[in-house]
Amino acid sequence: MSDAPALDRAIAALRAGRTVRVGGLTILSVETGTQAILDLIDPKGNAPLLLSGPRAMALGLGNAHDAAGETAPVEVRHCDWLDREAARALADPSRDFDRGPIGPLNAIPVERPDCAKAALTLARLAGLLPALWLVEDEPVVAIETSAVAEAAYAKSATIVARAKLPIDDLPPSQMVAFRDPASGEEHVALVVGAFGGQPPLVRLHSECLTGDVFGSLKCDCGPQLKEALHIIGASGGGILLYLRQEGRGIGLANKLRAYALQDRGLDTVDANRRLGFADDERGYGMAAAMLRALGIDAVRVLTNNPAKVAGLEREGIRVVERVAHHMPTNPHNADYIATKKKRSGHLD
Ligand SMILES: Nc1nc2c(ncn2[C@@H]2O[C@H](COP(=O)(O)OP(=O)(O)OP(=O)(O)O)[C@@H](O)[C@H]2O)c(=O)[nH]1
Ligand SMILES: [Zn+2]
Repeated sequence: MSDAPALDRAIAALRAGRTVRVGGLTILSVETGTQAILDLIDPKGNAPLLLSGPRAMALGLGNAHDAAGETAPVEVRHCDWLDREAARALADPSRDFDRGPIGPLNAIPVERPDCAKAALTLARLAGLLPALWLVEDEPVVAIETSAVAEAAYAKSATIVARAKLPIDDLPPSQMVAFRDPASGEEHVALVVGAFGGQPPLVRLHSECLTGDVFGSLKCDCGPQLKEALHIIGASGGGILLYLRQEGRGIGLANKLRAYALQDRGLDTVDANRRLGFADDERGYGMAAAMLRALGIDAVRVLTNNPAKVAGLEREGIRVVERVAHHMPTNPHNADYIATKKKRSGHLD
């Protein structure tokens, strides 16, 4: 049974630079843990560092694979040249370009991979870099690994509120707010016009503050959102799920870190990996749960991303058709769109 308040408290503590116990590990974020708190809980400076598999790979630490061949977290043991500043540089890829290599490093496979993965997931849910000190301290908050794992990919949705929302050029619409009781996460759906009998046309849109609100040209999200609503409206009706999965699930600040790495020449996939994240950290359990809560079990999906189709089907929603959703490119996003096709399996 999950525990949403415990998760909220754990996220808040990690963000505030406090210690959190996840299963058998006590962690402190490298990003938010201050010198003062480290001096207090680790006076000799011996605490090892926990890095995610992708970050360990990016640093050239060879043992970041588990038996299944997936990247696995590693523990970097303290050594003379790994002081706190050096550890912060290991955690933060923005420093990769203006320092020489640190090492040799003594990186070992983690003893408790489940706890380590849950701890790193908690960092991601907190919008922080996936790099943690492993400390011995009386933690401020404790949370079970299963509660983190459950919350990471929300799967249940309760309708919280529903109201009419008049929108320019659209048939009468309603906005519906959902909450996942396990994580406390909130997402919304715009139910446009009327659809009866047939599986409705549905767009799963992942939040993109830069594109949706500010009209960034780096991606295609803003125009896609507008066009999706236009297509749904013109067809009589359908649903747009607005999923709060900013930055493919790594959060706004980490997405901006990925953008900064792209300013240095990395593509969108390598930027995510260099930060220590998977290429795409999204799940579609919540989207499926939102559709089910609306009484829908079959859909036509407006997308170029096969992972969305597979994600919905895995969660028990029948996808009767994929409708392509291409937008014209601009000079700023052409490489990004090409990378999604070349490296992330996006369809033409
Ligand atoms: N991490 C990261 N996220 C990005 C980047 N550019 C855009 N995003 C995020 O990527 C997501 C785009 O999602 P969607 O519009 O659902 O697009 P998609 O997965 O490409 O699939 P379709 O548009 O349905 O074909 C949003 O959450 C954006 O914030 C980037 O360079 N790095
Ligand atoms: Zn975008």
